[in-house]
Amino acid sequence: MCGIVGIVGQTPVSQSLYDGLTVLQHRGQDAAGIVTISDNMFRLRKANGLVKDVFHTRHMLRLQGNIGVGHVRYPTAGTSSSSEAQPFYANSPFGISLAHNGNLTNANELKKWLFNSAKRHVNTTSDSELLLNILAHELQETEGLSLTPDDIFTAIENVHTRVRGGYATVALIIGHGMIAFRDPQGIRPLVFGKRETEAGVEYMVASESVALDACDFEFVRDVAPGEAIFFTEDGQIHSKQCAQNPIYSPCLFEFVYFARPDSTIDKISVYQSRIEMGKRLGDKIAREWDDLDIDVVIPIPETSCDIALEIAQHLDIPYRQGFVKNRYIGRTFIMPGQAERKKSVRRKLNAISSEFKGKNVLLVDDSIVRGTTSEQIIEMARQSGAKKVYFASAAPEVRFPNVYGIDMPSANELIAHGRELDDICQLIGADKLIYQSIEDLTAAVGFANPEVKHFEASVFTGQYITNDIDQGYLEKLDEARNDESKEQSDKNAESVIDMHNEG
Ligand SMILES: O=P(O)(O)OC[C@H]1O[C@H](OP(=O)(O)OP(=O)(O)O)[C@H](O)[C@@H]1O
Ligand SMILES: NC(=O)CC[C@H](N)C(=O)O
Ligand SMILES: [Mg+2]
Repeated sequence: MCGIVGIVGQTPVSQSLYDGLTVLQHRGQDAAGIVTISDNMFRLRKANGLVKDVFHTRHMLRLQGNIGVGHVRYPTAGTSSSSEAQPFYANSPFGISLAHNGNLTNANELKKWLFNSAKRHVNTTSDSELLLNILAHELQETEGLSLTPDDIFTAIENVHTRVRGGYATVALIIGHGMIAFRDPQGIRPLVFGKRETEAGVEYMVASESVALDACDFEFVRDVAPGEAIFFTEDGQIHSKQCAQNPIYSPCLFEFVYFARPDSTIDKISVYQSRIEMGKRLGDKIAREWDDLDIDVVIPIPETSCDIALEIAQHLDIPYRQGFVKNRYIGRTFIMPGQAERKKSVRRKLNAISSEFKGKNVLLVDDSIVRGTTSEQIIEMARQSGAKKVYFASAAPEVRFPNVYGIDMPSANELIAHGRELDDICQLIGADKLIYQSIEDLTAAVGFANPEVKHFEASVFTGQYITNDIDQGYLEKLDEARNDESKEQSDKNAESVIDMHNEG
């Protein structure tokens, strides 16, 4: 999951873009980038690393201009090379720079089509650079020397017909302004807000509303699935539904894990949805474990804390923070390789033995994906003297790969793939295990916005909303993106031509 931001301002924007990216850091820890426009030229800084490490004062001073976009990356396609950090740049038409959150499912076809039919070469393995070139091609097709809002909307209508998958996108066009658009299913989130300044009105687009809060922008609304919004440089705004059959289907996993609790996505508070997950899972535990002998409920920090507190209150059992999180270690699930993820759990979490000694503990996590966290945490609980270790997951069994912007390419690495409850319970070493049902999870998230009748939930159900994913596709994806292949393609990317980006 990546994070994107974009601002059309009346005053310099680099500091607000930086601040916005900092609060979206939880969506991508591998690379960060900002592009601004000043004197009709793009200014770029992008590199691998966290926001605070990528941008130094000298970079911020160079990122001049009142309009810009930014990105934090968690790779789901291509390599981890800095040449695939975002935003990307295309020189024609006009000069375009684009940042993308999501993952395209027809990237191979698009690459062939771009070369053979549009005569465009893309020099990286990034799907986002393909998206940029498809957009550039469609903008190039318009008549005349300038772009009208209608030209832009026609181009995006054509992008929607060519591209499949998840794509929340923000792009700058030199001499024109900024465009923001969301895939026709609205799989990945995108919001926009505005702020009145003495110099005039300014607009900001971001993956999550928390970025608007951090930069003092007032939330206006979500970008609708399939919709495109064009913000002109002088602060006018035009919008249009550009998809033929938009179907509101936001990703359920955003609410379970990815998004910050203080964000609102598609009119649903992430925090409220997690409270509701806790209520429903608490009910299920009370129903199914009638011989309940739990002494204490303990969350696995950080994402599950709100859920676990609600379960404890619901069951009327004490809640304790039995694990201390090292605040200097990032999220383990979005780290690039399994070896690093495994090492990080121990570096990140440590037990307070007194909370475990002689007790039957219920550990709560938002999800079990590869089982990296749960297995080690249960062992830690036992080493700290727990009598019995029960485990509850606020999401159902994650059994299928994700192809829309979460890097879970390989079914075999998912602990619940092809396994039933008892096997999983045994593998992670718990005494008892319980999962939330998909019905309860969907209701927990969906109750707040009846407009959303469907969620993208393929990791739980194996049903892919874009209707283009079959077993053959998943096998190829696995081959291309398992940990070993990723290591190899990262090596191959070392000599790829990069845009000039002085250190
Ligand atoms: O089964 P796994 O493959 O281990 O994946 C699931 C775990 O990973 C995530 O935590 P993460 O450490 O990434 O972030 P958090 O601090 O926000 O909980 C998630 O919250 C689970 O704890
Ligand atoms: N997590 C994301 O949104 C990734 C965006 C894009 N597919 C990349 O790998 O850079
Ligand atoms: Mg976690």
